[in-house]
Amino acid sequence: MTTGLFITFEGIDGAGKSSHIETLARALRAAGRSVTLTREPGGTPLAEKLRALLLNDAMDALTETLLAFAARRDHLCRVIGPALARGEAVLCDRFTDATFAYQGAGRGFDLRVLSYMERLAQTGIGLGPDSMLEPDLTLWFDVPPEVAAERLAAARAPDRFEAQPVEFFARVARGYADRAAGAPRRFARIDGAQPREQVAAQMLAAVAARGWLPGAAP
Ligand SMILES: Nc1ncnc2c1ncn2[C@@H]1O[C@H](COP(=O)(O)OP(=O)(O)O)[C@@H](O)[C@H]1O
Ligand SMILES: Cc1cn([C@H]2C[C@H](O)[C@@H](COP(=O)(O)OP(=O)(O)O)O2)c(=O)[nH]c1=O
Repeated sequence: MTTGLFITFEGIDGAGKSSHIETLARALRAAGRSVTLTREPGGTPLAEKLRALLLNDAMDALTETLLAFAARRDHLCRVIGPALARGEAVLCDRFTDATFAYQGAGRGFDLRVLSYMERLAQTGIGLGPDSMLEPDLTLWFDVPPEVAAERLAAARAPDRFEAQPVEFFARVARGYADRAAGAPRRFARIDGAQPREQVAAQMLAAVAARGWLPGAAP
């Protein structure tokens, strides 16, 4: 039985996820929680190797999907599941919603197959043989693709996904919106186009609203 808290950070590249994950980690630690900060693809030695392949090597959408789920399974078995069982808060920069958004909506991979693979990869991780582990909360940093592209152009050299045209990110953004509509209780939409301080405040308020942080409720 898991007793921890599993919070994922999602959004298109340049939405501001990585800029805010540390802020939430600090707030949760200040509230007395142990925190594991991690990311996908990655988070274990094996999954980090798969990440390097996924981000740099050309491949078809099925191969991308298989690598993403292989990395996820290792990460769940070795890091996320054990940390949740210890009662920690696990903050993960991207998770399965990214596979639905990038491989599904972005690259057109079959969403029903993704749902099957999601169940396969996330079952048997601390919750009993038939229960699928899902995030307790997904913080969705929603920004228009044009804003994200401008930020990235100013910030860093693009990887294979970040080099995609703005139309790709428009599809990915719609993919996130569809996932959010399908799981409205799990998702909290953060308006990532606001100035940083307001983005941080909205994020902390979403966590506080669930009773996991004191004093920051809206
Ligand atoms: N609210 C914001 N307003 C303006 N720029 C931002 C904001 N949040 C992040 N940035 C900048 O945008 C770029 C992408 O942010 P990052 O956190 O790396 O996004 P992600 O992890 O979602 O790809 C970085 O240069 C970061 O400093
Ligand atoms: C988790 C995941 C990420 N990705 C992509 C989205 C991102 O473009 C990339 C890596 O994500 P990210 O960690 O956000 O990159 P960065 O460190 O450059 O901010 O991998 C997928 O295509 N499928 C997935 O399942």
